[in-house]
Amino acid sequence: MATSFKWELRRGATVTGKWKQGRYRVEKLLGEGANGKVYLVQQGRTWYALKVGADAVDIQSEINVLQSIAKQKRNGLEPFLYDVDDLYGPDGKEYPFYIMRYVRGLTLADYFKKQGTEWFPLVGLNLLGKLSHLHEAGWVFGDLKIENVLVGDYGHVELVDFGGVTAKGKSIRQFTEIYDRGYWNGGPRSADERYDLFSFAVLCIQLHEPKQLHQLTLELLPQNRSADELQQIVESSQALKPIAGWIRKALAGGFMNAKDGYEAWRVLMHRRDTHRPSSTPGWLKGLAAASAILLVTSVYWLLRNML
Ligand SMILES: Nc1ncnc2c1ncn2[C@@H]1O[C@H](COP(=O)(O)OP(=O)(O)OP(=O)(O)O)[C@@H](O)[C@H]1O
Repeated sequence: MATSFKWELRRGATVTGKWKQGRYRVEKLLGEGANGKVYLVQQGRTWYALKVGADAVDIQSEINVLQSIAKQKRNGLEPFLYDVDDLYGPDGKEYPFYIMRYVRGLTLADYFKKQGTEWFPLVGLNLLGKLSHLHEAGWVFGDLKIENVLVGDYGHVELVDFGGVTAKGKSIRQFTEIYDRGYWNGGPRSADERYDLFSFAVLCIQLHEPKQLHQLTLELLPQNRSADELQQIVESSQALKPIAGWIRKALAGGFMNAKDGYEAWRVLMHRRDTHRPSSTPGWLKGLAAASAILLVTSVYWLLRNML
């Protein structure tokens, strides 16, 4: 997806905020989307991510969400937003930018390519945990998709791109068609927790059966799109078999929120761990290890947050 400005910030260039004079040294481009470009930058010895956008309204609404989240103390969400300002682009025009925590990690698809899909149960669980913090704080993520989930060491998960985050009860602000409940005639395009769980279910399908999902979007007329069509892919997939019931429930809006989905996923992990079938799909092989890693990761993050 292309951003509406063509220029790049060069490696080694210094960005100086127009109003607050914050100075950041550009290291490299991290990613690009419809709303802007994200760069890895350095201030002193700390790395940050800088997002610069062409559209002040889009960037400002992301900043508003991040600021509201930051004000809600003790919501389990780590601080994310550090600075907000304008910069002068190489074309001499002003562009809004903000500085956020740099998330060291790979997108979901790259992570599984590198580390193997046996990490899928743990990463899925951690992602549901992240969504659950957001839901408890009164927000729905909205634009959940593979590109917006970064995975770090030990399957630690971070959500990036808060452009779709919407207060519960409002209309979803930004979404991507194949993950959208409305696109599949599965319910309204409004911000309730079930919306994110629907997208999570599609994300599972997209990770394991991307070709089939793409084919479905080409074949079906808009009025024929349905959760049942998605479920058929799941039923015919060996890799998705162990979570077919979970996905069915998520697509049908059967989980109250991500916490509910998290608990069901955890039980599923445990059950699969103790009653593993003989023809084990690839990602199930890591379940025993995943349970142990989950424990180690929890202790690690607990200690990290305490220090
Ligand atoms: N805090 C961060 N740390 C590390 N990488 C990041 C961070 N934020 C974004 N990225 C990278 O930059 C990419 C683009 O960022 P982002 O999704 O925010 O842009 P966007 O213009 O809103 O995209 P979209 O078109 O999906 O809405 C992400 O997919 C991710 O790879």
